Amino acid sequence: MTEESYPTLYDWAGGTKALERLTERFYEKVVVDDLIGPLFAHMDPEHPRYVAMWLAEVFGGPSRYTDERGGYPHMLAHHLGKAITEPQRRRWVSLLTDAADEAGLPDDPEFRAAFIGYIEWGTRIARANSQPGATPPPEAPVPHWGWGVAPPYQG
Ligand code: HEM
Repeated sequence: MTEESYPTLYDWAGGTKALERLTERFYEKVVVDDLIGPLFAHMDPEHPRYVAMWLAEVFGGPSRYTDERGGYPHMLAHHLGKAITEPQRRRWVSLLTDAADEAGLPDDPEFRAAFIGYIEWGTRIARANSQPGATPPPEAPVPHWGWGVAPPYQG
């Protein structure tokens, strides 16, 4: 089987409904967190839904973040100047992992490896782009994440 014939990570995750469950649970945790809560003090109430749209697009679902929300440049703009620290990045990853469990995202090794691979990559880029004086590319495609070296097990 080739990568193209596997289900997308988006479908495997359970689609938009599952990703919205994930981000709702995640930001409930984020806003009361001592380390990263303050960064989100003025968060748009729709923020969880927007991040779910972004994740959907990255994981092979509909391109709604690009079509309706301004794509990569818009997402980048939200991180510029935030000076995210490594402990804050790590907390973001940790709370998202807890939220994935609580929202009932698939917990098979292959899905979670691909999911966390993107999250590790994306958060490191967000941290780098958020530093004072950072000059990230102003335009870039939304990444499309796949299964990598461990394809889905469909026994
Ligand atoms: C894979 C990693 C990440 C993804 C996919 C992501 C995604 C996004 C997206 C799509 C937005 C814009 C939402 C909109 O359209 O309004 C956003 C905003 C934001 N992100 Fe991230 N982000 C990531 C990592 C992080 C990290 C590590 C932090 C800090 C610890 C962070 C802090 C923020 C903040 C503070 C905003 C603005 C929220 C507001 O005031 O509305 N992000 N993020």
